[in-house]
Amino acid sequence: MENFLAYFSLHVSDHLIILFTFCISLLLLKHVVFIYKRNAPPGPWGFPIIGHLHLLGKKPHVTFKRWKDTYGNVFKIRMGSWDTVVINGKNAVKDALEGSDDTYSGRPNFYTMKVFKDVNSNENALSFGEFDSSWFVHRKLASKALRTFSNTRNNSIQELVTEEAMYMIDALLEHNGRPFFPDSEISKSVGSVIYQLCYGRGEDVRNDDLFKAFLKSNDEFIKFTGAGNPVDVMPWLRYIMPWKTQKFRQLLRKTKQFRDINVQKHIHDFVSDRLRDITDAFLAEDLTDKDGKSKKGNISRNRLISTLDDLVGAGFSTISTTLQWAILFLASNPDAQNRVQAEVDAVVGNGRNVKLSDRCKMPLTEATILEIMRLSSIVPLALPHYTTKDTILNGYTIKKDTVVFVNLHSLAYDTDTWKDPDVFRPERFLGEDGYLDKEKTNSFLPFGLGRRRCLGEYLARTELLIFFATLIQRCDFIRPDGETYTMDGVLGLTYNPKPYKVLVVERT
Ligand code: HEM
Repeated sequence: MENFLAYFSLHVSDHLIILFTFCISLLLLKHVVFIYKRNAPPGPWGFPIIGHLHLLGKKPHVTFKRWKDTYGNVFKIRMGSWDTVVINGKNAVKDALEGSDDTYSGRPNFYTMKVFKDVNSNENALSFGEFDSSWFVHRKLASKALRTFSNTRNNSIQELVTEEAMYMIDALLEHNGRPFFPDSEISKSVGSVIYQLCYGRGEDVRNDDLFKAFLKSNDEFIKFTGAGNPVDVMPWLRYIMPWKTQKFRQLLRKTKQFRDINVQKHIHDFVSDRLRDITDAFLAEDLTDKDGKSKKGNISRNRLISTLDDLVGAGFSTISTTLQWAILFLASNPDAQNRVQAEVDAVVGNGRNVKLSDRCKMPLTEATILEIMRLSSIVPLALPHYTTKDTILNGYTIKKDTVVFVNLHSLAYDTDTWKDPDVFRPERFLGEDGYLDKEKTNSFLPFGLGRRRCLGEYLARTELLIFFATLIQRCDFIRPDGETYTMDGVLGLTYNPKPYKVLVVERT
């Protein structure tokens, strides 16, 4: 009897194992057939609920570049609750973003965007807002206002950036040969440029309480938002970590209050034929018809005014971070620093300020800025895109409503294009004739591509040229004895260098 029972229990467990294996195989098969049917891109195995979040690490762009070697340029993952596709490499990125049908022009409706909308009287934001017909009007008006105040026709942008570069240099030299991390000196000048473009030129902006509050709230925002809010990818977390959204809401309200004070001042002394800044340009837009109905594609004044936050948010930390990297690369590469200084000395000398018209005579200076942008790759995954319809990319079907990460870092570090992508070598951007090699400059896309490409590219290139060339015209950047540098950064809102110390010495 005992033997029989032993035999039977073995028999039962065998059956259970067989049944279990059968069920798992069925599930796997179903999964494989499902993927096959959908012709979805390949991708690594993930967990339920969190998907692949636990595998991304602190630098998802680097992880994605590694996964590209296994799964190809287009692969799929799951970011918590969101189906996601990652696109790597120049060809796949261009195929996706250069198309004229706006398949990839959406932005995911992440939870923090809902909070943003809530705080802004239910209005859509420019950078993260929904993609619809009114978005086109929004982008067009924002672009027009930015262009009006950052074009070079009346030289005012050149003067403004030069003035701020001089302030920056004075502040850097105040350290009197003691090593320091130059982040706050850079932030103050870069912040002052975008602040004055948005809210008006002032004799004494730096001592203005509103400007000081602006710098502080910006700093707080950048520190809090860091590399993102987990609630965006797992919205149910807001019930478990309510403070994550509460704090975000508080910061947005503070930014809005501060913006409202500035806008009210503008409304008070607005003169339509004397526009002083971007706020005035927005106020001047005639958005309603005589019945009070919205005339231009459902754009309200509130919505247009909220663009000020987009411009400040996007135009501040990007330029500051690039200049922090620039100083780090110059101090790490004294020979390259000498070469680019020699070019600026030859073209500009030290008797006058750098002008935008010098650009075409300073190819090595441009190449050095490009090399800094390539290596620092400060917005490595662009902003998240979102598919507006089903589509096919690299032979795979990508469904509507998929989050899309465009891995710009994979272009900047592509070994086929650059051979030695980790090496700092500005001359790689120059052709045999000594001028910029167009093919090389188009081989990485620091400002993105297509409909959602950076709105501030022109302003960014202008600021970077004048800040950078003025800095090297007036100063030497030296690595202090015993200081070791790492080119490894930290991903926050942008990809930032780790704090480092540098000696800044006035050139004689
Ligand atoms: C070195 C400087 C900068 C870099 C590397 C940079 C890069 C980028 C990138 C990669 C995107 C996302 C593109 C995409 O989603 O495909 C973006 C978007 C954007 N940038 Fe910039 N940016 C810089 C400076 C600026 C400046 C100075 C401004 C304006 C003052 C600005 C305004 C914007 C706006 C408004 C968007 C959102 C565009 C949209 O969604 O339609 N950026 N930028």
